[in-house]
Amino acid sequence: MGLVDTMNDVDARHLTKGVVVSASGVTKQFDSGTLALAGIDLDIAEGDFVAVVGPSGCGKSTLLRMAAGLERPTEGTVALATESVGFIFQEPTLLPWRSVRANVELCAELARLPKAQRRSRAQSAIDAVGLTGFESQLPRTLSGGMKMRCSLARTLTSEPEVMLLDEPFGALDEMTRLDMQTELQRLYAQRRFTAMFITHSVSEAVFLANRVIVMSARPGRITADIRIDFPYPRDPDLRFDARFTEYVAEISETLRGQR
Ligand SMILES: Nc1ncnc2c1ncn2[C@@H]1O[C@H](COP(=O)(O)OP(=O)(O)OP(=O)(O)O)[C@@H](O)[C@H]1O
Repeated sequence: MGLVDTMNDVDARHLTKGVVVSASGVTKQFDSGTLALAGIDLDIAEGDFVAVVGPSGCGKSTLLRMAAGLERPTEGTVALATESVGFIFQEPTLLPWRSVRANVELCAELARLPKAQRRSRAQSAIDAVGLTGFESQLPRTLSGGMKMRCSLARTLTSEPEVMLLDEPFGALDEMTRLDMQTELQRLYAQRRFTAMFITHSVSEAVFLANRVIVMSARPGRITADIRIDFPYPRDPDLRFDARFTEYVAEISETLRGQR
């Protein structure tokens, strides 16, 4: 976390009011020579749910990792207006010897919250993700979807203002994935954190986000920025709505032109 703080707190003062994540003139070239990103300008406003889609290898994860402070841009700046950031990656990364409750309490424990507060925050996060009744179980006894719920609950206990999510549902089967999308947008509707969500799935992006960013093939540039005009909370049946299908078609069409 220290790295995130030192990298971002200097730049944060220059952020436009209401902007929580800001990438400005960002280029990333790795030491290997790979030019991953070129000329990225992206402002994410407070409370926005932004999904980023693009061809494989176009630099989506790199952009998110820069927002997380895990990579530095070669040129330009990436700034966050807050230190209250939660991360969710594709792997749930639970500690196998800890129960669901003990895993969920981990962030609060590291933040040295008093035990009673830890308990109550963990329980409310466990309830929020639908894991009530599974508190004492070990990760190996959970399904893939339940493990991801547990990981989500662990992040929610720190009540982050910004959530950075890198393909969190990519390893789940289709039905579980749809359930998790419904769950995540319900949590978003309740808590209104700011989200940056990387995905390969256009329909997942449209279902979750109020703004979808489309990137070109490497070096990644932003080629489209589309508002998704559906209120939250969103009903799972929204996926059968004609306008939903139109958004998916429009974005898929834009993506096809990028390869
Ligand atoms: N640490 C690194 N060192 C060298 N090259 C890297 C490094 N990390 C990523 N890359 C390269 O940068 C490019 C962008 O990678 P990145 O993982 O950001 O893409 P992505 O759009 O998230 O891909 P995918 O959709 O397949 O997950 C790729 O060509 C990748 O090989």
